[in-house]
Amino acid sequence: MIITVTLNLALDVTYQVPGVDWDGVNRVSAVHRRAGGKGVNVARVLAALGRDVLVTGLAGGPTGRAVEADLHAAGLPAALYGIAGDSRATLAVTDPDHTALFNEPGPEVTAGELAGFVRHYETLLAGADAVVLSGSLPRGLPADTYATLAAIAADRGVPSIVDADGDPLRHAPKGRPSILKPNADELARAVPGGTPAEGARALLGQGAGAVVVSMGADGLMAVTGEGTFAARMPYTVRGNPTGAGDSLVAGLALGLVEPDPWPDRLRRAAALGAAAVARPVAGEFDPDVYADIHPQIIIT
Ligand SMILES: O=P(O)(O)OC[C@H]1O[C@](O)(CO)[C@@H](O)[C@H]1O
Repeated sequence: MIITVTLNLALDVTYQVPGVDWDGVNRVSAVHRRAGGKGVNVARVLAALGRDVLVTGLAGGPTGRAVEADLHAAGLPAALYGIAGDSRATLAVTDPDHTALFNEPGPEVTAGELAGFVRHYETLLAGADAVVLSGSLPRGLPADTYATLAAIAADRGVPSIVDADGDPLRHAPKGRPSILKPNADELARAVPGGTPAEGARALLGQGAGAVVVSMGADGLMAVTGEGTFAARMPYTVRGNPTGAGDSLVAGLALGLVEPDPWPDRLRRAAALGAAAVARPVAGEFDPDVYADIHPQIIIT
């Protein structure tokens, strides 16, 4: 079973519009409301691929209840930890050529709530083959929370992936995660002033088992103990890139439980990321796009 941890769960709202007029009234052509936050999207993709998943994270208030109800309706197994604050919403506004995201910061979480969650997480880890730690931290959580959770997993022999930004990413290598997955901008913020390969090697030197850098249409780069690999995309998929990183992380998580050679893992992850762009909402991927692009990805 793969556990996905989403400390800042969200009700993801997606507005599809023909275009945005920032000075006028915009009519929305389609609305999607569903449980989100990065780990939820990772779990949706893994479940669609037929893998056992368990969603955990912090949920509270009416929004937390709506998230939990949607997970239930989607058939995604969940063991959320209750907090007093109201979980957040995110808004993605997407037209045929652009997507803008508005992500609320999330509730304030107390030290006692975090301690309770850590005990809950330790119990869940007993049945885990891998754990995915992803997304922003809600207010009140220390910046080294992912490092702490990854270290607890590592001490129990459970491999982990961390997908984070800013200080949580900077601290993450201390927790000895199996894989860190920043995008190129996140990596540049965490390790300023070098090339992506240099930045990735720096995080590797600080304790990460491997660093996979996502570079949008330019593909992926993986700096691993076995060498450095690149995945180049044969063409650009048009659509909504929201959630493409989560689909890619799902592919990397599969590589932790079915440890194929790195080139195969990268190809699968890159294809899943691209196939997610073809879908209007985060947490889904287009199987036809996946089947088409997977064999054409160039691995070096
Ligand atoms: O935790 P954040 O970094 O704010 O990201 C959350 C958001 O990202 C997405 O997972 C897309 O990657 C959305 O579903 C949304 O919930």
